[in-house]
Formats: sequence, C-alpha cells, structure tokens
Amino acid sequence: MCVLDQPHELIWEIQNCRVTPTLLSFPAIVTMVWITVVFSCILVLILWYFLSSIGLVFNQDSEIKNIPSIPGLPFFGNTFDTLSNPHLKYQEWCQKYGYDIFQVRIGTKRIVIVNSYDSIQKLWTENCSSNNSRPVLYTFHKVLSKNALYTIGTTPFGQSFKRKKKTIASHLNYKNLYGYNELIQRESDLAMYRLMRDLFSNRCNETDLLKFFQYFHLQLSVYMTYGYQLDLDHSEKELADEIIEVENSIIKIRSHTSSNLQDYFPILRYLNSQNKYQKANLLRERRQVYMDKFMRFTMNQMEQKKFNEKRQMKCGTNMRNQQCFYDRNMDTSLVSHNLTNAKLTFSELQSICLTMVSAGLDNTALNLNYLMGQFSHPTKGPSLQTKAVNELLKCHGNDYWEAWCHSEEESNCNYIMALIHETLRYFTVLPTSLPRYTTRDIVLNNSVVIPQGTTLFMNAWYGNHDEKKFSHPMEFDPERYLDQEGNLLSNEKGLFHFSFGAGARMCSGSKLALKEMYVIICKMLLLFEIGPPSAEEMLAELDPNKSNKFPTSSAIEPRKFLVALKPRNPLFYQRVSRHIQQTLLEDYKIKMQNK
Ligand code: HEM
Repeated sequence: MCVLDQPHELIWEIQNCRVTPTLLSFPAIVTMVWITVVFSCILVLILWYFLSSIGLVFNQDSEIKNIPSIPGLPFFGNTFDTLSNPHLKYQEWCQKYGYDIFQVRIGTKRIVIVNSYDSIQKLWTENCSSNNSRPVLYTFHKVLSKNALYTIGTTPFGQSFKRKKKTIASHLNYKNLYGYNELIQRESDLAMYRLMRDLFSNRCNETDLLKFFQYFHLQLSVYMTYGYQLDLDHSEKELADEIIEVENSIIKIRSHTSSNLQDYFPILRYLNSQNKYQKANLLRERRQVYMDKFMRFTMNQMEQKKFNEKRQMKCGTNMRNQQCFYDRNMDTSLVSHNLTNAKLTFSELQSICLTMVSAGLDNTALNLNYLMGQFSHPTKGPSLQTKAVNELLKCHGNDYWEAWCHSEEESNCNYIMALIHETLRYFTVLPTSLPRYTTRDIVLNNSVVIPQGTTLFMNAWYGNHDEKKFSHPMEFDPERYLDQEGNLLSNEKGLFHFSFGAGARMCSGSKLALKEMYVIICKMLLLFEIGPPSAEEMLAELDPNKSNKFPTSSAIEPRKFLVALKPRNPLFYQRVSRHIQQTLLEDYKIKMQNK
C-alpha cells in the first residue's frame, strides 16, 4: 500500500504503532524535515528576540560606514571562518578582496582588522593616542580576573593604567636594566650549568629546550620583581612548573580570538558556562597562591632589613658586607623599591608584579626555542651557526672567554641582534598581537572614520610577512636587518617588525626580552653545536603555522621537538663548567640554605 493514498489510516497506524516510520515515503520525510527546520528557525528567532529584549544577548554592533565588510553568515557573521589560525584567514581576505583594512563581525561584535605593514604603522603609530585602550573581554575580565587583578597588557586606558605603565617602563628601561647586568650574567651562567649537568646525568645529548628557557626567564623575572630566588635544583622545581602551567593555561583562556565564543555570543555565558568558568576560577586560585607567597616573602625581607638596620645602629657594625650577592640585589627589586616610594595602590603593585611574572614567560621562551629549531636544521642550520659564532667572536677578538663574559651587553654583536629580530619577525609568536580599543575617533585619509569605542585587531603576522616591506618574507634571513657594512639597520628607517606591537601600548618588556635572548643565544652558541635529533619526526618544523599546536589560541606554540647538543669547543666547555662551580655555586647554595 502506498502510504500517501490513505493518510488517515497511516496516522491511525502510526499512533497505534502498527507501522514503523520507515514506511514513510521519501517526499513525506523531506516535507516533515522542512517543516521541522522552518519551525525551529522561527522558534530560534523568537527566542533570540526575547533574550535580547531582556538583555541576555546583546544587539549586534552596527556596521561601520565606509570600511569594507567581509561577507558572513546571518547571526554568526565571520565567526566560523576565524576560529582557527585567524591571521591566515585575514591575510587571505586581504588578498582576495584587495582591502588592507576591513571589518568583520564575530558574533555580536564588529572588529576592524588592519593588515599590511603600512596600514598597521599608520594606525598604530600615527594614531597612538586614539587607539590606546584594550577591550573588556567577558572571560578574561569578568571571570578570570574577578578580583580585578589584570595584567598591564589587559588593563583598559585610564589613570590607574598610566601609573602602572609608568612604573613598569621605568623598571624595564635601558638604564635600570643595565643595573641588572650582573644578575643576568649570573642567572644565565647558572642556567647553562644546569643544562650541562642535565645532559651529562641523562647521558643523552638530545633535549627539548623550551622548559629550560622558561625556567631561565621565570627565575630572572621573579628575582627582579620580588628579590626571590627560586630554588630550581630542589624544592621549587614543582613551583616553577606550576607557574608555567597556570600562566600558559590562562593565556589560552584569555585569548581574544573568536575561539572564546562566549566573549562574542553573550548567550553562551548562560549555556555551557559551568565547566569553563570552574576552570578559570581554579586557575585564578592557583595563581593567587604563588603571588601571595612571593609578596609575603618580600614583605618579610623588608621587615627583617629594618630590624637589622636598627641592630646595626645599636652595635655599630656593618652587616652589609656579610650579605651575599642575592641579598644585596634584593633592594633593587620592583616590589621593595615601590613599597618604600609608594605612589601606587597595593592592587596596582600586585598587577605590575603579575605582569612581570606572566608576560614574556611563554613569548621569550618560545622565540628562543624557535631559533634553536632553525639552528638544528640539517640544511641551513650549520651555516647559520657558523656565521653567528664567527661574527660573535669577531666582536671579542676571537676569544671565547671574552665573548662569554660580555654576553649580557646586547649591543655588542650586530649579527646576533639581527638573528633575534629575524626570529621575532619570522615566527611572530602573537600573530594577532593584543587587541586595541579606540578612545577617540580615528580619521583615515580625511574620509573614513573609525569611531571611538571600536575594537581593532592588528594582523601582525601579515605585517611581518608583507612582501612590500620584506622581500621573500617566508625566508629566514637575518641579514635583512643589516646594511652592507654589517651594521644593524636603524630603527628610524621604519619599524623592524610588529612582534612587540607598536605605538602607545607597545610591549613594555621588549628591552628585557632582547637582553635575555641575546645572552642565551650567545651562550648556547659558544657552548654547543646544535644539531638535528636522531628521530626524524622530532625535528623542528620551521613553518610556524604548520607546527602550531593550538591554532585556536592567540599565541603560536609549536609542537615539541628535540635538538642534539654537543660541545663546540671541549676545552672551553670545561673551563665554563669549572668557572661556574668555583665562583657561583657557593653563593647560590648559601642563599638557598638561608631561605
Ligand atoms: C619575546 C618576548 C615578548 C613578546 C614577543 C611580547 C609581545 C607583546 C605584544 C605583541 C604586546 C602588545 C603590544 C601592543 O598592543 O601594541 C605586549 C604587551 C606587553 N608586554 Fe610584551 N612581549 C614579550 C616579552 C615581554 C616581557 C619580558 C615583559 C615584561 C616582563 C613584557 C611586558 C609587556 C607589557 C607590560 C605589555 C602591555 C603594554 C601595554 O598594554 O601598554 N613583555 N607584548
């Protein structure tokens, strides 16, 4: 029997379960599916209207006049296209539609994307006082930072931001960093010693260097902030791992990309929230534990110091001479300096400390690690290393020891500086930089207005790989930063790259990052020949986009790879090892015992 001949019988039979739905003919099924889809859409529309009217979803931002829009889906806009590797999608749209600057819609928000080198420079540097804020993002600002403890990089513009920025800028300027040269030299020596020791004790010369670079940065920044020396050899390795893990997870949660869907679709905050927010709350609590620990330490040290000074005055002795290197340097730490000359609120000071601990922990280490991947490559790696070592030695009378002892002075060797800038450009660890928010209207070419209150994304990846500025942008070529005499090109001839951002909210830690990179690259090159691992699958993938483990995150994080390390000059290697054991380890051990 054809089911459509006797519809009333069919209904009766279905109701009485005499026939299974498979008896329905194909056209009937299609009709029912259509009806269901149409009804569901109408229901969704009504629900959407209802929720917006009671404020549970917000109205979409309206289109900005005269800035081209990229076509997208109703409701969702360009969300799905930009979930993964958004910088590549923006680059593709820029090339396909021929617009340097365009707007996209992610959920309810309009975002202006700025792509080419020239456009970025124009908008970020020429309009630096108009795009100097950060957007407030739901997940980061309202959930993760419930106690309003933001890093400086995520603080919206205002008086409090200005106080924090001024403080960190003066702590990390050239002059102040110069005062940390001795510390940087020591910490990098100790880090190298640990690496040499681990290679020896593991009896394996192949290693993943990322953790090693993270430890080095963390130890240095915690010391510069709190005067606290992490004991990475014993009890505090776990603490360091905890900090690295928490800060790395927070970077993923705070991502401004469309993968954080609840930032762009307010309704999702009420749906799938529990899991994600529990995770964010947990991370906040874990972070608070170590931040409190470090702060307590500094305050105790300051109390102790006051007590000792009083005692000294009574007894007339000078105890300062008995202090070890680390205690003497404690006074220069950011917290002790600012607690005594307080112009900041306590929560502003905590925010700066948080920035010092978290900013650069991944970025500096990932860049260094990426360069090691370049060095380890069997084809171009050896010549890159030979050139770098020769240039470095040339700056120090071909003396390995001289080069080692002066490696904290980052302006010595132009080629090493060029290597660093090329790494930063080529790798572009934050391909969409950090988002900006306009505090005034920006007028472009006397005609287009980007209104106050607009979110801007810099496509730093494209800016750094713009063919008009960088010939053969996908070639790793440090010499593009050198003139014919081998001098580093001057920054005035145009920005080197956008990896530290640009303009008013440019990275405040760039000088520290450059210094750290310089010292570590010199020491790695002087100590080791860096080669490929024995297993081909553990060789570094050099295309940052192909190796990216988390294409939905705002940072490029390459898959794990190994490098093989072998002493470049065995006699020098032994000399360094002896020197560190004889001069530094004793002081370090005293410090750890006194903690
Ligand atoms: C290679 C390492 C690093 C890279 C690639 C990097 C990159 C960036 C980028 C792209 C921004 C946003 C800039 C903008 O909006 O224009 C930024 C902001 C910032 N960075 Fe870094 N950074 C690095 C290391 C550091 C270090 C070591 C510190 C401090 C310890 C630091 C502190 C900051 C601060 C405070 C801001 C916020 C500036 C503001 O909002 O005004 N960074 N960084």
